[in-house]
Amino acid sequence: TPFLSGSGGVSSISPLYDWSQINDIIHIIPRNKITVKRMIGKGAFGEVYYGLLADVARQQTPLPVAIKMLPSLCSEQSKSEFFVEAVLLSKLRHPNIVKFLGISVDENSLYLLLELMEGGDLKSFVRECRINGEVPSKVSIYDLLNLCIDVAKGCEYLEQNRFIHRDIAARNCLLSEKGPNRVAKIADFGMTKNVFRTNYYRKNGKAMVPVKWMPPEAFHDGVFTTKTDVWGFGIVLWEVFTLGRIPYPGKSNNEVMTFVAKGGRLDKPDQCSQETYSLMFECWMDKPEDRPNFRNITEELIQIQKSSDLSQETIINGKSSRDYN
Ligand SMILES: CN1CCN(c2ccc(C(=O)Nc3n[nH]c4c3C=[N+](C(=O)[C@H](O)c3ccccc3)C4)cc2)CC1
Repeated sequence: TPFLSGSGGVSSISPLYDWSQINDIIHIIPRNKITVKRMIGKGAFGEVYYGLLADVARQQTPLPVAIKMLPSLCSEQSKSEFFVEAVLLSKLRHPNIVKFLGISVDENSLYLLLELMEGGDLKSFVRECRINGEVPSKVSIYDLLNLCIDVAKGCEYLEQNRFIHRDIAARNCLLSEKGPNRVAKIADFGMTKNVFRTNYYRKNGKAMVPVKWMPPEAFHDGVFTTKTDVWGFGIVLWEVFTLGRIPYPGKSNNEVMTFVAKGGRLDKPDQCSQETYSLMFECWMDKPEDRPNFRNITEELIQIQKSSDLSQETIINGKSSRDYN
């Protein structure tokens, strides 16, 4: 396949597999089965299109899919990174992980086919939930907890499979829909981590890192374990309960590294309960071994959700209705 014939880069992988073998690992989809319809998302991660995939499991109706286009002029390095990630991703199967369907390659473009998530990313969704004055927002505390439980379950699966995401953040989670049956899923496994993305920071000339989502041992010593993702998940809890605020408001990445290394932490979001706050606080324990694992986190969130009947409560102006009467 000419696209991969570039010097170095991916061709350094292909001698390991003759392409028939890699087809067993990653589903290589013929380009003529794909119809690209329209762009649905655009960010530094590249462009994502809505498209249709024909002949899936001998179905008559084509399957709606998300198509992520890797620019053909991307570096050889990112091409080979992409393939390594694709091989890993194609092994992950979980209701809270965005399904990786396969790739499509031709002489000048590389398509990533992924499960279509029509609700957009989690951060944008919770920001849209802030009310603009008149009507109470459309989500309750119960709904917010549901979103966090979905993400925690996805992280628990990654933990069980010894997969470290390294970039757990609300911006990297997607929603199946915006409506009441929404399901949150983890996406964007670093395949297209792009240096131009705003939340990343070049630390003394090294790779770009999302400092505000990272524990001290990661941004100081470059140590990444599943407990790195636990810290990031604590930040996701804070992002969800502040309805999409940027962590450490007003602080630069450098200031955050100093602040956190000295024990500084994010404050409790207004309409977040004390027990939810102590859970996110535990995710930010200095020593990784003192942080909970994702099994504990999921169980704890489910308990919190059960402990008080929150379904009646709506969030008004970023506060729970309890704060109003
Ligand atoms: C009024 N609203 C405006 C926003 N709108 C959207 C905005 C964006 C999307 C979207 O990108 N959906 C995706 N489905 N599957 C994948 C997607 C992205 N993927 C990726 O892999 C992307 O890299 C990615 C990953 C995580 C987060 C964002 C982007 C895989 C859908 C609806 C709904 C209606």
